[in-house]
Amino acid sequence: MSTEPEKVMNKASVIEVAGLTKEFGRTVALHDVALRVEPGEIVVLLGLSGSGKSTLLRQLVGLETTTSGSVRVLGEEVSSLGGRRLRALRSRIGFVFQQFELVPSLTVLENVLTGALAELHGPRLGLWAYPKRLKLAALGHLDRVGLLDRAYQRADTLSGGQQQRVAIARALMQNPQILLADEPVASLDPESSDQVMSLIREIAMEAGLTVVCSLHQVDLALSWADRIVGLRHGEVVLDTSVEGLSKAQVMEVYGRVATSTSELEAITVELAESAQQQTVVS
Ligand SMILES: Nc1ncnc2c1ncn2[C@@H]1O[C@H](COP(=O)(O)OP(=O)(O)OP(=O)(O)O)[C@@H](O)[C@H]1O
Repeated sequence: MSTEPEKVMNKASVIEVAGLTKEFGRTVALHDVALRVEPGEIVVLLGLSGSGKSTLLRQLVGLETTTSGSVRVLGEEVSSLGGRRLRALRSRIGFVFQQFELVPSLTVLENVLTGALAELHGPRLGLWAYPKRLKLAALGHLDRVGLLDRAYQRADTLSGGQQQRVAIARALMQNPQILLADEPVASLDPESSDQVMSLIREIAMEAGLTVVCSLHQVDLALSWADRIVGLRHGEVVLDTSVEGLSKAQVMEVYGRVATSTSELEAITVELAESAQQQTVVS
């Protein structure tokens, strides 16, 4: 082994959450959550629908107020930030969503360029309105995600997997230190899901990005993450490296204990189907 883990340990945590509780009226979405994420870690959040994954991700970028507790990201206490300082923090964090959130009528290149709007302090209309250096950077990111040849096509003419790759290129325009992804492959078929997740992992490793990503697919999480954090009813019930972690142990996050391989497979299929239904509904 190299000295890499030692180097990581010496740096400050990128994300430090302590005693975080978030209530929506009577619903306790997160309860006393603690989480530390070190630079360059790739963490997957797993848990049933409603377990608090999206709420936790949203808290990391101050999209919702906290009820109590502390959320420190890149050394900043998120709840104490407002206006310009919150925007500055968010500009260092890329966010990828389940539904891609592209502007369908714009070209792929323009969609990627919108990732630089924070730097430009305002909206731009048309490609000509962006500086050449940003256009070159956007084309470079499109090349990285394998879509350079689609740069001048409308975004809505691409497949789901391609659109998510555009969304990743858009996030890269921010030169982020952290990438948050909220079920980035929930709308994709298994092959595209594998491609998108592999791409995120490769890019994260190249750029030393820290990644926190919610997923519904246990197999994908086990093959893709460094570490899995399991949430149940808003509480962290598992937080461990994937090394040596079995699928049966992960299933306990879902309150399911499998006593045989066939039972494990049946539970996996059931969870995948229930996640799929949630996706169709949402
Ligand atoms: N804006 C809101 N107003 C009221 N309740 C909310 C709000 N956002 C989330 N909740 C509730 O908080 C709980 C956690 O929701 P959250 O979306 O974080 O779960 P999740 O694990 O991301 O679910 P999914 O996998 O379906 O996306 C749920 O009970 C949900 O109904």
